[in-house]
Amino acid sequence: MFVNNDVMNATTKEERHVIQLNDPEHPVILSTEGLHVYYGKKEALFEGDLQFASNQITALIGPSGSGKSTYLRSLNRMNDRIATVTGKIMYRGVDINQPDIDVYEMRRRVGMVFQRPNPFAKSIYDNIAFALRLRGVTDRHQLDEIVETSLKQAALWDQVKDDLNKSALALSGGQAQRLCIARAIAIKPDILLLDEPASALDPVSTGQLEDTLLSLKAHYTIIIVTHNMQQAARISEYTAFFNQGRVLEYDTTSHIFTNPSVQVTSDYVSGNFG
Ligand SMILES: Nc1ncnc2c1ncn2[C@@H]1O[C@H](COP(=O)(O)OP(=O)(O)OP(=O)(O)O)[C@@H](O)[C@H]1O
Repeated sequence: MFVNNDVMNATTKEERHVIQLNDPEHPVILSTEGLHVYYGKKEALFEGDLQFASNQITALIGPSGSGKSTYLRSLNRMNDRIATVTGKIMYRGVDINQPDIDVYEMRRRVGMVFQRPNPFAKSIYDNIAFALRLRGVTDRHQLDEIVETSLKQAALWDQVKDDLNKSALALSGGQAQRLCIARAIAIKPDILLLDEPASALDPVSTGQLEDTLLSLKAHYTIIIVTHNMQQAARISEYTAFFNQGRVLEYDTTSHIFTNPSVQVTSDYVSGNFG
């Protein structure tokens, strides 16, 4: 992993430590610059400059209310109606936080999977085909192919291939969450945002979901909010630690969990607060 330890906007190294990425194998695909998020007059996020490496997993960790979901939801403009988001969100060189951006098209490239699995009350097949049809894909063979590929990538195909016409509401929680991932990847995004996707799952389903994410990073850039420290350590290359509306530390996951530069990070990852 190639990183240089430049510190951006640091007051002292012990207070804030944010690396800049420089890995030619995994160039930066998304970054935020000067991002501020306000709910009414309340500023929920005020220091959130981060870069994300392509085809890598980045974990966002931090105590409850520190701004992780606020940050994640801003990345594909899910906060547009509830918050004011200022600053730049650069995706492949384009600021997608500009008013003239086609948000619908942008969300095709920057997809989101939510905390609770939320399959539609439709068949397993139609959960995936729905968004494709909306986007003009009507050829049955093409739909069949994309449904199969998406379910395979989400590691669900073997379990559901004979039940594609059954209701998605009959799936287990873990299966339903992987269906939601299949649904998100069917429209071929670049980036997958996941907000605590395993919080409603049992340990076995959580393990399966983590394996799925590890295999998906070959095709997608993954940014995941998690409260589970072990999960962040198991699956991510980079970790950002949020505290009180700021990113206090951003570094390789191994650095964050073995030798963090900021005392508050150290206290958090060792379970002293949060
Ligand atoms: N829709 C909203 N309206 C007003 N305030 C909000 C809203 N959503 C979040 N907040 C506030 O913004 C701050 C950051 O919340 P956020 O949900 O981003 O934190 P978080 O780190 O994701 O927390 P958690 O881990 O508990 O999900 C909190 O003070 C929260 O109360």
